[in-house]
Amino acid sequence: MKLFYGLVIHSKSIDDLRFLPNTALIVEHGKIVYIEESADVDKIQQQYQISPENVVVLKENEFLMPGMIDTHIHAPQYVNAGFGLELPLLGWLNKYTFPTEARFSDLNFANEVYTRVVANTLSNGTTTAMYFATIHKESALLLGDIAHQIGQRAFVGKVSMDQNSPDYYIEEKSSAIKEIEDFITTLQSKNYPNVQPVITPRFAITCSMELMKNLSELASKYNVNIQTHVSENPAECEVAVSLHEGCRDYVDIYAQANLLTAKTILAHGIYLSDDELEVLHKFQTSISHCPNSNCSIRSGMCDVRRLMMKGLHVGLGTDVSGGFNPSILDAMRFAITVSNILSLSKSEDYKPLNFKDVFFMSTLGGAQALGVGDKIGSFEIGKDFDALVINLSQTDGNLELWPNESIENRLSKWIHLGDDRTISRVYVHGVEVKEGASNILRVKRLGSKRNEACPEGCNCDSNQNWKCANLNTLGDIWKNSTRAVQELTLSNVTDLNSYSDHFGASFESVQRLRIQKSSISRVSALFIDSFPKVEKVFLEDNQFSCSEHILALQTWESKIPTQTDKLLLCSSPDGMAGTELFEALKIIARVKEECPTSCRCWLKSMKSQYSVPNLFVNCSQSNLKVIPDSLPKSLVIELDLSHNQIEDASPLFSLPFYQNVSVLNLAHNHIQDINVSNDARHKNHFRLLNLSYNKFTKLPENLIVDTDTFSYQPLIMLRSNPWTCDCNSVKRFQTIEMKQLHIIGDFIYLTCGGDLEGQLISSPTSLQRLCYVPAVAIMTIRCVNIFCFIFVGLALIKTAYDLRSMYAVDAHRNAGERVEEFQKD
Ligand SMILES: O=c1[nH]c(=O)c2nc[nH]c2[nH]1
Repeated sequence: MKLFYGLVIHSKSIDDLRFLPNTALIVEHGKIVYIEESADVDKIQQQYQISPENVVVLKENEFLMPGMIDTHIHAPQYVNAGFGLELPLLGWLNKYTFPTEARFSDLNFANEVYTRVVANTLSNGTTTAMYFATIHKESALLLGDIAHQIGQRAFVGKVSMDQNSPDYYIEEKSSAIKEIEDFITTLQSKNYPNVQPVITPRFAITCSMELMKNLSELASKYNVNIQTHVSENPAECEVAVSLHEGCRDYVDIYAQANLLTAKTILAHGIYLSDDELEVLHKFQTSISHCPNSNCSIRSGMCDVRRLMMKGLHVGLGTDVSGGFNPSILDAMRFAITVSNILSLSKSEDYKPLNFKDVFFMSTLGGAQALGVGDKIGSFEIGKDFDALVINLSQTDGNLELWPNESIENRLSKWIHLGDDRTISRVYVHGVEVKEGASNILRVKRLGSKRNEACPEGCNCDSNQNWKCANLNTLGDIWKNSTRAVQELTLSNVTDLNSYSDHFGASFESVQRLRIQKSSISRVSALFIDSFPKVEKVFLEDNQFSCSEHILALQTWESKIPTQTDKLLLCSSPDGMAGTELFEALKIIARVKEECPTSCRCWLKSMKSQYSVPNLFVNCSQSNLKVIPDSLPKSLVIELDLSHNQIEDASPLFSLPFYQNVSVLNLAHNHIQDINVSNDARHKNHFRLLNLSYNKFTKLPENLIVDTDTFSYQPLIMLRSNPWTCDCNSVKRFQTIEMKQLHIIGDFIYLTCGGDLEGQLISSPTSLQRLCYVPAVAIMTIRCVNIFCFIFVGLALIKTAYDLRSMYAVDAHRNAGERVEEFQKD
């Protein structure tokens, strides 16, 4: 509850302006619940138990008045306010207005402009604005969001226009209706208490009859207001009527389109005939009078008195940027001036508008014109509290007070000389929305208030789609989120762990999450848990590392679209690159389950040489005393059991799991022997078996067999075992080395144990020393070798000599024959 006390000024009707001194007014939940003139404030405060911080006692030169209502303003044209006024309406639209409005497809631009226009008009006392946006649905919705966030009451119109507009700024006939219906339903679904959608055919020149008829149907379907332009400029009137065959006049066009309702407001209406006024009166359609615009682009002067006399509701509009000033105070002054000028050519009993009339028009008159006269515009119990505190003693402007001035004169002074600096407080629906008297300060504050909701680095549209790039933290999103963000797009993320400061925070509203143009390699369970209600997740174009760390992603499997062109692929490890992520995840999950305790398992590639995935199982340095009795199934396995205390490795050849092991490292264990039955030996498919650094003294039976009979002969490493070196065993090693070249990969490093410790088994002298060979036999072999060498040498020399002789005889004979021929000649 809030209690206001002091001078209250408001209109009950056009000719009933009330000045209520010492009035107490109580507001609860945004509505006026109590109002009493000449009240005892202390008593009321006590009676209603209102705490002192909720009591606003107005100072001597302050008064409370209803918030002002701008019944016609083009939010996007705020950019153009104050220039381009040399052309009349139709030329002005083409040269300045359409090109500017076309820019509002850019939401960043729209965000900037709309934030300023809402903040600035609010600062100027416009608590309610009837906005034209542009044809762009998204930015029109954004205008609604901004008005809601900053706190202005707003009617927001997405403009509809499907003909006689430039190519770059026109709607497709086919989609124009769908777009506006989407706009209405989306804005209504946001349930903003003070922001409403409005049907907004631009004007009869740019709208086909079919479009206008469809729009009127939507207006009644969704029970929304309608706004458009009428009879603003003579050339415009002529073109409009000529375009719509069978229509008597401008108003008849809208009548035939069923656009005239009690919730319709038409801007301008300068050239309306009496017949047209009759029709408007019949439909209770209102007029927005925009005198600044009418003067600035020289459209004409509207006789507001006449319209009022015909029973029409007339509100005031700034019509930015045909009108150059966004302040309703300015519209009030222009209205008085235009009316004064018109009165010059009227009879003496013509009553031009005075400050009281325009005060009414800017408050209750505007509310009535918008069809909300029962809700706002004056201070009545049950109405929403939209109000301004006016401070006449602020000394910065042209308004000066003198002693003993009447309240009436002071109000007149304010209307003629006041500006936003005199508007010290602004309330909409009971909420104070203006902070401080300085316009610039306030715009900055309100602007930043609104921008806070969209964190730096993000782009937020009206559908609560937030696109954020290069964020270091999710903190800003969390802090600023209106808890309404629907779609969150994060780009250029290198590591999701950098967001860990907000893991655990719950982004409950996010329904669609995109992480794109990023290089994330994993997504942790904590990050996933932060989006409990997400329905769709898009993660393509990242660099997933397909290892156990990525298993958490399985939670999102059903939420990730499965189009083939958008499949998620693994980027690493090398062997996994290009593999479909979820296919890999299934196997990684199974492997995790089946991995032996005290070992770590990871997929090396999805295809081994046997076309099944290749798994690395690392059980090294795990204090194992026996080999694991189970391994992941249906995979080709590389198993590292090195650096353990295994003594018995025989189960290797009896347990079925080891048949899939292709590489087995048993180095640095305590194994003395392995029992390999011939049969089992054939079943195992080792490619590499490392038995080095163990306690072998003799080569296990059946470990190495003849290659002729067995095709899977593993490469075996046997160094650093205490091999018993006797003639037979060394001979066996040397025979294996001769017959099955390099089957023992480290043959040249094999050394003997025992007495001959350190002796190389590969050296021929060891064989010589261990196996006795008689000296005669050695001598004989040497002699035979020498003899053979000499014999072959002599044979070669003889052959060479014979060949040479043969060539010499031939040469001699040929020379003799040539001498004989010569002599004959
Ligand atoms: O003052 C006006 N401003 C506009 O943007 C417009 N469009 C049609 N008619 C119009 N009149």
